[in-house]
Amino acid sequence: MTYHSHLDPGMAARFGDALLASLAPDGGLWMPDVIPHIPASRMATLGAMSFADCAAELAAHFTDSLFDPDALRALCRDAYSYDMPMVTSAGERLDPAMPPQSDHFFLELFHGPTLAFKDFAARFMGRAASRLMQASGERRTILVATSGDTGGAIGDAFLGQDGVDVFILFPEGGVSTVQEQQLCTIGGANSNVHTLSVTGTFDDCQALVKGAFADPALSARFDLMSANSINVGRVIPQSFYYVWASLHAKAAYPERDLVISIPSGNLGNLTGGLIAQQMGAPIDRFIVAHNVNDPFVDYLVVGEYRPRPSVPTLSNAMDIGRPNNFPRILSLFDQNLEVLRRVCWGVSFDDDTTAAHLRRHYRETGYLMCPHTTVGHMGTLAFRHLHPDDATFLTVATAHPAKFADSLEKIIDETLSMPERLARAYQTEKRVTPIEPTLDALVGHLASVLE
Ligand SMILES: N[C@@H](CCOP(=O)(O)O)C(=O)O
Repeated sequence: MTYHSHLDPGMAARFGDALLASLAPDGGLWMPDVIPHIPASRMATLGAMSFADCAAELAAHFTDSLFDPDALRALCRDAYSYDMPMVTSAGERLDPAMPPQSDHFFLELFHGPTLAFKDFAARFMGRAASRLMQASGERRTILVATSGDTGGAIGDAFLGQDGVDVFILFPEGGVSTVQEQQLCTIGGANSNVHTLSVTGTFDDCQALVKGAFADPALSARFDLMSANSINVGRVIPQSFYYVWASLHAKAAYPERDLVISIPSGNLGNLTGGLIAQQMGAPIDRFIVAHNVNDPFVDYLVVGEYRPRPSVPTLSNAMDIGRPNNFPRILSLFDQNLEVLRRVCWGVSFDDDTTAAHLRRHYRETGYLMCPHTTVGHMGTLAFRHLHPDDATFLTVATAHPAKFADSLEKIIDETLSMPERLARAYQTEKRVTPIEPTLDALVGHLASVLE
């Protein structure tokens, strides 16, 4: 398996180089040359494995012979030591042997250490990058722009790792209070994780990171690596849970189509789902559910892509006006909008609708969703209304609701209890450096910490 730049198919790299370099030398996004197709018979055996072992088998297709099978299995078992349930609003768990009578499940991806789906990719990436760096003796400065969840997951995954410093850039006032507390308390005073609050939006943070990578001298000076989903090493592991979850859902309801609703922002999670589908995972359609920051929905509906400045919403992790993975999605579909439309259905919702649905669903069922999951769930309902055929729906539940306690408590008029992992963040003093959204400010800060 080799990778090429989405801007130049002739520019090639192996997985290890693509992961550690993050972007191609021409600034393009690394893409796998082919998406490996896994025959249905092999898929069936993957579905019978634990998620960790299934992930290791899938990872082998993308990582060439960099890791031997035992090493990959050990890596994935270590990374994925937590649960990934599919549950109904009543809390019944999908078990292919005894499926509950339901057509809708939440695919809860938030049971990892930082309580968001980003842990899945961050933990694979962290372990894979660490082995590669140990082998080559290289070091890296990781830059990660976050609108709430990625930064915490990456900080946690690389915490204490030799030869690595992580710089998390978040938009000041653009993440929830709990997320901010989490982002600013990773590790103790001498930790290798450094947090910067940027006076700007997430798009400004993302532009800063990309600006740093666009300067080869800067990249070389600090050995920069990106841990955002511009890095193919972040996107590939985001396909693993779609393969495993779809095999389980299909085993429970073999006669029904499978439709997955993904709350979306930077489109990395959708890209992971599309890769899974192209590998042969039994997924019929994706609902791509956005808040009002929805240039991808415009593209699906009108055929024109117009990135624009993001606006703040309740579902802050999706406040992205220029999604990073848009070119990857076009590339996966050979720029063919009609084919893309057959697979992806886009829809967006404003905050009032989101808050009202979150409250109503909680009162009626007792199941509390985070605002992002709520957007995904409304997407499921809207799609099902238009396509009342027999299907199983999975709504991706991206983050634990307690990460958004500040807004949720107002919406449901109740106090939420904090899971232990979040409560711990409140026992640690915040460490954060404010910076202006300029490359000079970022470079100045990197130099003051690293040189
Ligand atoms: N929604 C993300 C933004 C970063 O996007 P990614 O696709 O690079 O992970 C977040 O929560 O930080």
